[in-house]
Amino acid sequence: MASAAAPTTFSLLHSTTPASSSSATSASPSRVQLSSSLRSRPLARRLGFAAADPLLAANVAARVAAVRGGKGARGVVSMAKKSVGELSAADLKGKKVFVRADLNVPLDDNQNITDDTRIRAAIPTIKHLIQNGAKVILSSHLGRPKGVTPKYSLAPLVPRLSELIGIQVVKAEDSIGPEVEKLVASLPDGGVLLLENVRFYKEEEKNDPEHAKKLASLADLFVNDAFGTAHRAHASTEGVTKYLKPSVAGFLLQKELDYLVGAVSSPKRPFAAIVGGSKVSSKIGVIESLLEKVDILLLGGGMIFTFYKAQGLSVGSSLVEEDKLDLATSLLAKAKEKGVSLLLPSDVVIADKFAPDANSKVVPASAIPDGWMGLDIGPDSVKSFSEALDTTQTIIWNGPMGVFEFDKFAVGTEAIAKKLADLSGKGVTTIIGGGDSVAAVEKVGVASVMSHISTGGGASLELLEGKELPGVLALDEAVPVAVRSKL
Ligand SMILES: Nc1ncnc2c1ncn2[C@@H]1O[C@H](COP(=O)(O)OP(=O)(O)O)[C@@H](O)[C@H]1O
Ligand SMILES: O=C(OP(=O)(O)O)[C@H](O)COP(=O)(O)O
Repeated sequence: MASAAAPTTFSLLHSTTPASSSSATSASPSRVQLSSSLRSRPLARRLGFAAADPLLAANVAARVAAVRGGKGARGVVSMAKKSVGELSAADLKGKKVFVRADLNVPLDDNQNITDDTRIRAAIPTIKHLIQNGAKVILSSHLGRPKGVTPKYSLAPLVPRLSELIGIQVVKAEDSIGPEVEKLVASLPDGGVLLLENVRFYKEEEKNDPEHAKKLASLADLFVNDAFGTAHRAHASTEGVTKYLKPSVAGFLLQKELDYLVGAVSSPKRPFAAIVGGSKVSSKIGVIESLLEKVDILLLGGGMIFTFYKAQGLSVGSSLVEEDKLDLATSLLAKAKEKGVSLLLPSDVVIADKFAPDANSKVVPASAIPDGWMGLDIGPDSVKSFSEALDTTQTIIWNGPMGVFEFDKFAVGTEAIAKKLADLSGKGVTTIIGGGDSVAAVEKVGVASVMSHISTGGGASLELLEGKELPGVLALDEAVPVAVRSKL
C-alpha cells in the first residue's frame, strides 16, 4: 500500500481479465481529482467496487485520503481489486481454491436447468484455475431454502458443469464437515469439487464467523466470482475473506463491474429502469434511489400490486407486501416531486389460480376481482411502456413483467424483451440483469442483441444505487505500482 511519504502517482496493476466487454467511461474529473493515467482507465478497474455519484465521489475521496495517510502526498491510488488473472501457476499449482460462484439457475419441476447463463458465466475463472493446477472447491447457493431442502440441491448442475469445464466434477453432499474434508484431500491438481448448497446452513446468510471459518478451512485462498450475490454479506461471499489470503475477484465479477459501473455512472439520457419480478421486499427499497438516477421508471411483475393497494385499489389475491404500503405511497409522491415519470401498468392479466392452466382475462388495474390474482401486464400497458421506452437512450431491466414461466402469462415479458431488442438495434444501451430476467430474454432468443446481460439483478440495481457491494468490498485490493512522478 502506498506510504504517506511516496511522492508519486500510482497506477493500476495491469489486469489480465480475458473477457471484458467494457464500454465504461471515465469518471468526471470534476467529481474526483484523478491522475491523468487513471482517468483514461475504465472506472471499475480503478475502483473495483463502487458506483456512481455522489456516493462514488465521497467513497473515492475517503479512500484516497485513507491511503495517502498524511500530508504531502501528491499521488492518487488505484482501488482495483486483485484479480484471479494475476495468479499464475506459481501461485496456484496444488493450491486449494475456494471459489464462490452464483449458480442460482432456474430449474423446472423435473429439475432440468431452463437457463444455464450463470453456469456458462462461471466457467472462465474455473478453467483458469484448473489450467494452472489448482484444486477448485466450488460453492454456490440455489434459491432460498430454509434448511436442507432436496429440491434446492446443486446435484442437477453437475452434468452441465462437467460438460462445460471438460472434466467430471465431483459433488459433495454437504458444504462443510469431515466428508467434505475427505473429498478435498483426494482432489487432484486441476480437479473440481462442487459443494452442496451453502444456504442449507442458516449460518450462511447470517454471515456467522464460525461458519465462515469452517468453509474457509477447506482452502488456501479465495476467489469470489458470484456477481449475482455480491450484494449479500454472507459467510461464503464476505465472511471467508477474513480467513483466506489472498481473496481475489474472479473474471465474471470484474467483467460485470467493468461494464455496469461505467454504463450507469454516466448513462446516455433519457435513462429508464424497468423493475418487476417477485422479490418485492428486497427491490422496492431500490426504487427510492432509482428515482435519483433515472428519468423514467416502469414497474411491472409482482411489484405493482403493493402500489395499487397503496392507492386504495383492490388487488384480489395478487402478491402484496403489506408492510411496504406506506413506502409505495411515499415513492409515488417522490417520483412526482423529482419529475420522474413513474408508470404503473394500466391493465393486467389476471388468473383464478397460480397455475399454467388457470382461467385468465385482461382487466383494468382498477378492476381486479376478489379471488383473482394479477400474473402479467396487459396489452395497453405494453403499448404505453413501449412508447415510453421509445424516448430513451439507456434502459436497465430487472424482473420479469409477469409469470413468464407459464405461457399464458409470458406475453408482457416477451413483448418488453422484443422491444428492448428492437431498441438495441437502434443504438439504445440495454442492460438486462437477474437470473429470471435473463432467462426470459434467452427464451425469446434476443439475449445476444442486448448491450449487456448481467448475471445479477439485485446486485446490478444496488450498484446503480451507488451502494458498495460487500462481496466485492471484502476482497484484497490490487497492489498499487509506483510510477515516478515527472514533477
Ligand atoms: N405478478 C406476479 N406475481 C407473482 N410472481 C411474479 C409476477 N410477475 C413475475 N413474477 C415472478 O418473478 C420471478 C422473478 O423475480 P426476480 O427473482 O425478482 O427476478 P430476477 O431473477 O430477474 O432478478 C419469476 O419467477 C416470475 O414468475
Ligand atoms: O438470483 C439472484 O438475485 P436476482 O434475482 O436479483 O438476480 C441471486 O442469486 C441472489 O439471490 P438472493 O436474492 O436469494 O440472495
